[in-house]
Amino acid sequence: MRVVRIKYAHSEPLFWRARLEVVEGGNLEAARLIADCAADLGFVPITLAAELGLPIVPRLAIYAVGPIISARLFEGKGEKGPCAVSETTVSARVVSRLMGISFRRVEDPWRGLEECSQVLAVGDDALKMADVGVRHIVDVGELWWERVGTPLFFAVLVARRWSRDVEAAVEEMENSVAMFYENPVPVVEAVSRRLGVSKSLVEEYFRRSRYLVGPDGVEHMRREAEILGLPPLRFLEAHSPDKGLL
Ligand SMILES: C=C(O[C@@H]1C=C(C(=O)O)C=C[C@H]1O)C(=O)O
Repeated sequence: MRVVRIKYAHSEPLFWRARLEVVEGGNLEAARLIADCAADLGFVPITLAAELGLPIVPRLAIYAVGPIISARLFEGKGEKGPCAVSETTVSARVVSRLMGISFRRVEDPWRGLEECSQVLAVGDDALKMADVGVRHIVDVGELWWERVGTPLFFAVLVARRWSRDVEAAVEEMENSVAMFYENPVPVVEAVSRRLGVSKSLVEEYFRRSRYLVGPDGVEHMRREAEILGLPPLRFLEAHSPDKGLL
């Protein structure tokens, strides 16, 4: 059982205490690892889960209820017009749909700040930009919350098929999140040190990140896919921990 972890700070609470065989990748790579059968379970952007028809396990996800910090449209100093990092599909679609902005792609968001009028950055780079005080035009989680009024799912958990091993892996991650909530300090300190970002920003970031999917999660994900113009989402049936095993 190999589990895909998106390589940004947001995944830390899900994995820091999980005893799992992990393969790491960026947003786009994560979906490829599942689609190519290099992993059985893992987190992928909701856009790619929809487009590739990957079955969603609605127990865990990476989502925001309001501002998220790690997905922002920053102010640039350049003349090239709006740019987005190549790693974003979810935030780019949200900003395109809700604000009517279309983006050219940039590999390096920091260079983008020099060359483009606006830069859409996600993940650790966005956290670093926020920490050094780069001004932003919108926070993608906040934009969604204000306009749509439901949580914004960035990454969803997908599995090729259900099995006891999948169940056990999901439980490992749920336990890891529970241990994080019991005492977030070690994760906050490690992430702050690794990224060179202030502890207070990391603390705030993790207060805003959500992982456990509630009873309305499926409906909110479906609504998001509809608004973003994605193909209908597929869900794995046996995702409840107590489902008739006695
Ligand atoms: C909010 C984040 O979301 C990331 C941004 C995504 C996107 O814009 O396509 C997709 C998944 C997440 O890895 C983050 O990296 O912290």
